[in-house]
Amino acid sequence: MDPEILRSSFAVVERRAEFAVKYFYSHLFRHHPEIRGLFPLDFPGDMERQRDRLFAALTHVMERLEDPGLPRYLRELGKDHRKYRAEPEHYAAVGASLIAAFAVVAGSAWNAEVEKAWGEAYGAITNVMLQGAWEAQQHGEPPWWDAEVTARTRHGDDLVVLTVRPHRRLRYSPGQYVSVNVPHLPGIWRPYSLANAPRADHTVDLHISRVEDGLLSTALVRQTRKGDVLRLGAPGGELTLRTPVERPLTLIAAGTGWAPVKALLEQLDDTYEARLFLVARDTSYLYDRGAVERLRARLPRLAVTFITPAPGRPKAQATERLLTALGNRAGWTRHDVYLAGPPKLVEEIGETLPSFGTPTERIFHDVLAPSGQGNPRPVGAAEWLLDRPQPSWHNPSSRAPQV
Ligand SMILES: NC(=O)C1=CN([C@@H]2O[C@H](COP(=O)(O)OP(=O)(O)OC[C@H]3O[C@@H](n4cnc5c(N)ncnc54)[C@H](O)[C@@H]3O)[C@@H](O)[C@H]2O)C=CC1
Repeated sequence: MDPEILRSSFAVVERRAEFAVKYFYSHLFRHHPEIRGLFPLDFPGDMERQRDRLFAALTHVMERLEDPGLPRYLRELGKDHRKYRAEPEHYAAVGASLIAAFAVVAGSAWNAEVEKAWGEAYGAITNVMLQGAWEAQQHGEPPWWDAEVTARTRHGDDLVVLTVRPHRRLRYSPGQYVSVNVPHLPGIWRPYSLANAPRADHTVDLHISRVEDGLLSTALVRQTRKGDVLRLGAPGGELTLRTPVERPLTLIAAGTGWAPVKALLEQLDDTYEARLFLVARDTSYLYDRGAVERLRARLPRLAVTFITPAPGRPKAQATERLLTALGNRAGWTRHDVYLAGPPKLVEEIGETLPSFGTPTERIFHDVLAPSGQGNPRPVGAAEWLLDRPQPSWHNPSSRAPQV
């Protein structure tokens, strides 16, 4: 694999990503109409996202070509793709259409050498993905787990906590996530963190915040009832506890980023020294105060700080307040830091922590499988300026628990 050739040709293709992706899908469905069933074609809005997801995944791989963690990411991706019923021949068809699309879009930047580099790279990537899928099969893992909803607590109009019982035991480490689907929305999967350490009855909790116009989150929050059966993909992610008991840790959770942080805290024993910053857009969104109090009672060395914007101020002010609070704390060179929440917040805090003294290798957050969620990708810098994407805030009302 020649990273330089791959990156420079990908940079050319990326400038016309929108066209490349359209060409790719047209080529794929024309030559392999049988593959259509694997994509959410019944939901045009989601197909748009699917298009962007493909490019997000490719960009993710391009940025990590030399990263020793890449094979692990690809194995998990392959394992997770079993839920789409992706078979080796589908991978081959996708590869042929991808290269056909890149060749058209790259124009004069495409030649035999570039084509060879892409052919080899795609082969290597899919081999690792297929290996991940094969290993999961060897371990007897199903392509997905059916999971019955056993409890449901609604918090206001736009947030729900679902307890589900998978039909077979789900093996996961606290802090990991699964992708979730409801059977009446075929092909629509979204990642949600598991909000508890493993329990004896095998149930897991999911914290779901409704995204404005979000197909799956709206179905989960508004329609899902006790007794319904959801599908869960294979657990993944690396936001797992890696701090030895003698080292202190800081956990920062915003919004439903509380879910994986709660799972991590449930794992700690009472000798751990930990500080938790819980950020919400307003006090009514601090939806799990009882659980925080129980953890506080069990962990005598846990310090909790709740952060919300000042009354009447926009929700992003909570992030400013968080930064101030973090700046006022000491000991950053000793702490491991775990972050979960809206990607922009995770990015911003992750970039600021080193200036307080936290070494970057001690900052942990998940690289969630790129979802391509949110705004459509701008075609280029000029289009971005002319058609600036709207921030994707949710728009919920009150959060009083209602069962
Ligand atoms: N493992 C992880 O990292 C997990 C991440 N999440 C993500 O967390 C988010 C939760 O959404 P909600 O509960 O509705 O939270 P939210 O939208 O109410 O945000 C809570 C707080 O995060 C900050 N924030 C939100 N968006 C921001 C932005 N663009 N820039 C800077 N700060 C921002 C603000 O301080 C806000 O008060 C989702 O995006 C979800 O995908 C959820 C679960 C696990």
